[in-house]
Amino acid sequence: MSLYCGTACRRKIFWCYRLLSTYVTKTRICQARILEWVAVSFSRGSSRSRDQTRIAYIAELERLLSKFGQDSQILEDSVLIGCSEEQEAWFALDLGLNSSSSINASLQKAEIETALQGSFIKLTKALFELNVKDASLLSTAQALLRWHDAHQFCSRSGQPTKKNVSGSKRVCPSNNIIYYPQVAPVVITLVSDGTRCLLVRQSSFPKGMYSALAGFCDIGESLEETVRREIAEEVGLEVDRLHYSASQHWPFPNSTLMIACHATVKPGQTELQVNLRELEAAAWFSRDEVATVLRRNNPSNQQQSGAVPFWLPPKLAIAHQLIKEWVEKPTCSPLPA
Ligand SMILES: NC(=O)c1ccc[n+]([C@@H]2O[C@H](COP(=O)([O-])OP(=O)(O)OC[C@H]3O[C@@H](n4cnc5c(N)ncnc54)[C@H](O)[C@@H]3O)[C@@H](O)[C@H]2O)c1
Ligand SMILES: [Mg+2]
Repeated sequence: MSLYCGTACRRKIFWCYRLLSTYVTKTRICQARILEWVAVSFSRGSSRSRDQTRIAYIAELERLLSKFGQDSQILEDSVLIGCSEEQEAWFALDLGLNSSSSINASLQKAEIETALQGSFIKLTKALFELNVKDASLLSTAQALLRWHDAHQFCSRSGQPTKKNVSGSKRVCPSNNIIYYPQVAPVVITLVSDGTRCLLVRQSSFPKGMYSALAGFCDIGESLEETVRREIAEEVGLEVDRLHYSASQHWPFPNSTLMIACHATVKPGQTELQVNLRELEAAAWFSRDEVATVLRRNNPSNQQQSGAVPFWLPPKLAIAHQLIKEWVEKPTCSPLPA
């Protein structure tokens, strides 16, 4: 295949099920709740423990595709998402299993699941069950494949655009305009008044989950300005001090770069004016309350015990890291905003 000629890099390709669906397969060897993921390239002599969630790496994708009557030409749609420690490039491919109009419409999900002895699960679920490295690969795959899917045509000429080999850009052959994948910056801020932190709920969140306050950067804004505006807009507070914590790529709703910060408001200026068009609820929580929830942050446990009225985003989410940081290092020295 000319696309990959001479690169010897297409050793591991993992299959990505289209868009909002699934990227990971679950083996039937395991009980319903135990998560063991098909990892074809690791299956022999793998030292990985069996209770880990894994991406399905398919070493022999071409053979599998031909078994399902597919032309290996579809491999040209794959995109480069990373590299192993052994310098093998990893590509992701959208199998388009849900799309009747797709060129891959003849690929049957059930047949593939049987061949892989697993089942596809939702990406939103998979992301929180994978290890950090695999979750990051999936997140990249989801965002990049989705971007390619949405940028099939040139917005100037209306002509079809063409993906380059790695998938790092698309070009319009009629006018040579180059399109690069986009990332939208989002600030996520944990606001504190010195002793309590502010947690909020959007109606779209899973039931009972509270998180830090987030918002997209507007054109022309600095991060600091976005933090101040979002906090003022959503809960009516004025930021006194602000400092950066960390960042994370996040594939929902599209490709965002989450920039996490801690902000403090002046004691005595903590009255909330919750913007109910953006938030369902917002409230101050003590360090003890938050620490308790962090310790047993599993919604089903909480429902059973009935002891804890809310839960927090899972470990992989940067919101979780931000909240944990606040609980553990309450006195880290903030910089003026
Ligand atoms: N990883 C995490 O821990 C974590 C936690 C909370 C939120 N988030 C993410 O942060 C994102 C932003 O938070 P929010 O919803 O409160 O933002 P927000 O407060 O800016 O409100 C969202 C609204 O902003 C508008 N908007 C402006 N620019 C946009 C763009 N580029 N893309 C989409 N919508 C845009 C839309 O009308 C949208 O409905 C969410 O999509 C969510 O996925 C991640
Ligand atoms: Mg918001």
